[in-house]
Amino acid sequence: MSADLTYDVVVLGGGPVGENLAQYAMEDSGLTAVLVERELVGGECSYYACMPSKALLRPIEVASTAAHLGGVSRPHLDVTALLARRDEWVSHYDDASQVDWAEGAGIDVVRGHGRIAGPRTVEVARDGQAPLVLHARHAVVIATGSSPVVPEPYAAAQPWGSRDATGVVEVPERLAIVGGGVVACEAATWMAALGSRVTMLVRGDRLLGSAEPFASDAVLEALRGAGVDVRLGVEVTECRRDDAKDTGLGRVHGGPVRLTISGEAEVVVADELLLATGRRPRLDDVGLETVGLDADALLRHTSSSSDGSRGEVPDWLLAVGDASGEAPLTHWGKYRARVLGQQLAARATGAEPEPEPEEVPVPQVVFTDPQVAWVGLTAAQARERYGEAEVEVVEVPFTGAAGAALLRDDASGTASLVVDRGSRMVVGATFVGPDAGELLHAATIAITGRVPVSVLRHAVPSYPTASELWLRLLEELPRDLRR
Ligand SMILES: Cc1cc2nc3c(=O)[nH]c(=O)nc-3n(C[C@H](O)[C@H](O)[C@H](O)COP(=O)(O)OP(=O)(O)OC[C@H]3O[C@@H](n4cnc5c(N)ncnc54)[C@H](O)[C@@H]3O)c2cc1C
Ligand SMILES: NC(=O)c1ccc[n+]([C@@H]2O[C@H](COP(=O)([O-])OP(=O)(O)OC[C@H]3O[C@@H](n4cnc5c(N)ncnc54)[C@H](O)[C@@H]3O)[C@@H](O)[C@H]2O)c1
Repeated sequence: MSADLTYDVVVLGGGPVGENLAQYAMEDSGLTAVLVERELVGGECSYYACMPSKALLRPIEVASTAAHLGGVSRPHLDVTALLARRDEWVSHYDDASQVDWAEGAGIDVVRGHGRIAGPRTVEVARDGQAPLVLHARHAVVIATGSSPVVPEPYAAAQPWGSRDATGVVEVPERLAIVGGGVVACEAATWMAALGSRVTMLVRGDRLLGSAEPFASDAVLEALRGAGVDVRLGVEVTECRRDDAKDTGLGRVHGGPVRLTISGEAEVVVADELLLATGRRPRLDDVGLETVGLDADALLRHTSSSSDGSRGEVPDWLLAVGDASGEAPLTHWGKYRARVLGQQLAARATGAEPEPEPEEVPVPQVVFTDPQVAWVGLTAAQARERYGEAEVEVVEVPFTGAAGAALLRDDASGTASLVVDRGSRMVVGATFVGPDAGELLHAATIAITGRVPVSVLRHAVPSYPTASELWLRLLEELPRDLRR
């Protein structure tokens, strides 16, 4: 027999985005919310993605920095201790503390796979228990994250996905990576440092296709410098593996993998294959069909669709985070969850929703060595939007400020700003270099706050910090724009 419960808000998926949505919907509103989670509360980010990858990358970056700092000798990576650090950061795949947080915030947690079962209704399939039916007075929110894309011809080879790479237990001697995006570049960095001989097979003609080309070049040079064999413009036509089997998270999944490359006689042979070929919203088993929808219809009308129209999507149904098809980044999903949670609470209580800026830029940091950080428009995107003559692009070497050059003896990289002449405002920024990610938020504030260049000139960076790069960049702008 199934049980029934009623809440104001039912959230499918207890990742960082679902958690934030529930929290903001409840804050000061008196609304009730429940999180339905089929794996671990905290989601992909906490256990299989952001946290373990950055727990691995940080010591690697520190060791690499120390190896290039006069006065520090013989930095050494201890692989066993590094993997133990990762295990600590993923709480040994135990979500007790996240459940405590949710319950402390007044959010109920239900474990099981949730599916929409009709208007404002969710059915939760639970292990060894009768299904639970949840009714939503105000909203059902889909925050189910995303799934990795597994293209043919790889499926039968049981390749590693990003979960295996972040959860690595057995370090394969030879690792092939297919893909040239963020997961591929970050994983190549830590797997090479752990001791794998890494070959990257990249379909495109550069790494990190959404970044400025100079950032792609810097990461390519750094990976090659670290011994990674990066092959650009290659197409894998066949993938074969004997004895492919699921041996568990982060363990080698069978015998050697043989990859045939179009136009090349040599076959790439590796002990493991990591597929890093993108992710798609996880919408295939959430019961959209029970309310006359499919994934395409929902994605056409995500929370930030430009015209704000909801099409055939009913007003009680929302998608947020990776599941919404917006930028698949934790900070972006959490931002949208804060906005939507607050709007939902306002709608339910008759309060005025907080105003939202018309356009909010999406920041991204790639934790390679050097780091790559960007926000807003690239130079090419800005020229397309404003016209060639209306866009001013300035670049300075990362070592152009003493504080940046001091970070490590081999510091290199580039900082750039993209400025719209019409509004005299920064519309994009990219930083490539050591700790570049920490320079990004100033640019995010400048763009979001619509601070004119003439005002930015009066924001004084301390000496000697890497932030003085801002001074160098602004000095590079034509005089008429600075006044
Ligand atoms: C290797 C890797 C590294 C990354 N590093 C970063 C980074 O450094 N910074 C960054 O900003 N982003 C990073 N990302 C992206 C980031 O992980 C995602 O953007 C983020 O996890 C999205 O959060 P979410 O809550 O939308 O989804 P998720 O974190 O995927 O959470 C969704 C939850 O929903 C649950 N669920 C799914 N379907 C159902 C269902 N039907 N019923 C019940 N529960 C369900 C899942 O079990 C999961 O717990 C990384 C991604 C990868 C793959
Ligand atoms: N530091 C971070 O913020 C961080 C870290 C990791 C992941 N992420 C997020 O996770 C998302 C997923 O990362 P990702 O690297 O898997 O995706 P991605 O979209 O960044 O890169 C996918 C790569 O796979 C290639 N590709 C796609 N299909 C292919 C095919 N059939 N054959 C060969 N190559 C193919 C693409 O050309 C591209 O190089 C990203 O959008 C990113 O925002 C963020």
